[in-house]
Amino acid sequence: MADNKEDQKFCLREVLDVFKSCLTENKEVVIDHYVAGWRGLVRFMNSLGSVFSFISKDAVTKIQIMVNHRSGENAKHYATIQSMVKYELENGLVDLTKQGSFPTSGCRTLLRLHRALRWLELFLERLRTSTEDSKTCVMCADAYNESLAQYHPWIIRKAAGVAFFALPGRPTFFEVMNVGPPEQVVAMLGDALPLISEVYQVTEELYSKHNLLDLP
Ligand SMILES: CCCCCCCCCCCCC/C=C/[C@@H](O)[C@H](COP(=O)(O)O)NC(=O)CCCCCCCCCCCCCCC
Repeated sequence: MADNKEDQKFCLREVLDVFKSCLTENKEVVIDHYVAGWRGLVRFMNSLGSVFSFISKDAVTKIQIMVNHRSGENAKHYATIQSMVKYELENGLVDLTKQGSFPTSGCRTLLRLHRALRWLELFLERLRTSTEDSKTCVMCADAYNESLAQYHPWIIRKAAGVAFFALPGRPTFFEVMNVGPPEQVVAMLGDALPLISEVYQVTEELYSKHNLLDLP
């Protein structure tokens, strides 16, 4: 039986707000909040239909890997992305050039979510500036092609392209977001985007500084 929480109508504003709480005063990214943000996004995606389940399955697997790090004996090192990078690099816990002993390293796993966050940023920006007759599937595909697609093999790109066609049109999509009338959706996106962007930028700079942007 589906648990009640899953049935509750939820508001995308609450999900995106979680990303607000990701950054500490010294601009460290709190992994618990980052993961909570993704969990909410996956719930939203699941509510759009089962055609997205191959995407949410992969996202859930990656979320679970991060949750496991956060509940394991080294949990404290996984408090922020910064502390995780330091800990895993200092202890040789990351496969840097080819896949090997650490397929579930935090650095590698988080990099996949980080790349997906760029897709989210681009997609939300397109939604924010869209007009009534804009097509969600085109906005989603454009955002994907500009970001995640370059990391995915042909077969995944193909499957993603098929899934995008199943996206509801803009009016229904906005309704499912449950934020209010379109003007409110646009305003909410305008508030949320700079924060999501900042989380992305901080992570990008950290990964770049440590040469981690191409982890296998
Ligand atoms: C609502 C529309 C949903 C469109 C989602 C667009 C993203 C498409 C991603 C397609 C990923 C397909 C699944 C497989 C991925 C993996 O191969 C690949 C590589 O992993 P590996 O290195 O371990 O092998 N994984 C990834 O790149 C991570 C993908 C994580 C995707 C998370 C997507 C969550 C989407 C949340 C949607 C929320 C929309 C809110 C908008 C208002």
